[in-house]
Amino acid sequence: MSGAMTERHTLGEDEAAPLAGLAARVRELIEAAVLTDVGRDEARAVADEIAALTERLRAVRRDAPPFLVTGAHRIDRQAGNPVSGPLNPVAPPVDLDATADGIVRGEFTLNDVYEGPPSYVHGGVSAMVLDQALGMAAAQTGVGGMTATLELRYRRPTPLGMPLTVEAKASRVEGRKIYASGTITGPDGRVTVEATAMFVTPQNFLVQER
Ligand SMILES: CCCCC/C=C\C/C=C\C/C=C\C/C=C\CCCC(=O)SCCNC(=O)CCNC(=O)[C@H](O)C(C)(C)COP(=O)(O)OP(=O)(O)OC[C@H]1O[C@@H](n2cnc3c(N)ncnc32)[C@H](O)[C@@H]1OP(=O)(O)O
Repeated sequence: MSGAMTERHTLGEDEAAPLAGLAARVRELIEAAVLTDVGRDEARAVADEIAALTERLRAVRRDAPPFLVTGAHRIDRQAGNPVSGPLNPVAPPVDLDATADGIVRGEFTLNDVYEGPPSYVHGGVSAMVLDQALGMAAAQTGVGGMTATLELRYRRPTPLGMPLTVEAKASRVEGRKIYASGTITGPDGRVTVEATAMFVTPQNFLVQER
């Protein structure tokens, strides 16, 4: 179980770079594991080597994923975020940036690790990317919040292995509720997924921040 956000270690850039390099190698390993056609003996031998490497990393272990120095908000500084976290091999990662007018945007490509229907992106993966982008857009209005609702419209299949764009923007704020919408666009410029969401700033979070 991860500790509270306030207890997180913040990584300096010098500390983060080699760990991001490690995650990039593990990302390659995950794809290799999904696509490999080695024989049974080789699969077992590689599994044993990986187990030994895992033990080396576990030798010195944090209680919870660390934060990055960069990023204006606490959640978008999460180094282990499963969408944008450079230290998380499960994250593509999607590098999300916000413009001065509050638009959150990122370009990314998803490989076979994220396959849902054959040759297309898994719908849950698209939802995860949009949840993150819309959540960051909501945070651009001030505090941000937890996803209370997320509605997706899958307009056409999202291709694997091709450059995709995610874009999101908050539309309005009503008390602790923040509404946002966004899209994933394919390489041909056509929208593949549309999303709308409502984020709610938890009451106790506002109390903590005072
Ligand atoms: C750990 C704290 C984090 C806080 C976040 C703060 C800042 C964020 C900063 C930066 C963010 C940067 C990037 C964001 C990145 C990623 C986004 C991904 C986020 C997630 O991946 S997040 C995981 C999935 N998410 C959950 O796990 C939520 C579980 N849930 C709850 O934690 C509570 O349920 C909560 C907090 C939602 C509300 O709880 P609460 O007690 O604060 O609010 P309360 O019940 O008083 O409702 C107040 C008004 O919202 C209406 N309302 C509430 N919930 C509704 C719903 N679901 N549908 C329709 N309306 C709803 C009520 O009807 C009332 O409306 P009205 O005032 O009009 O009556």
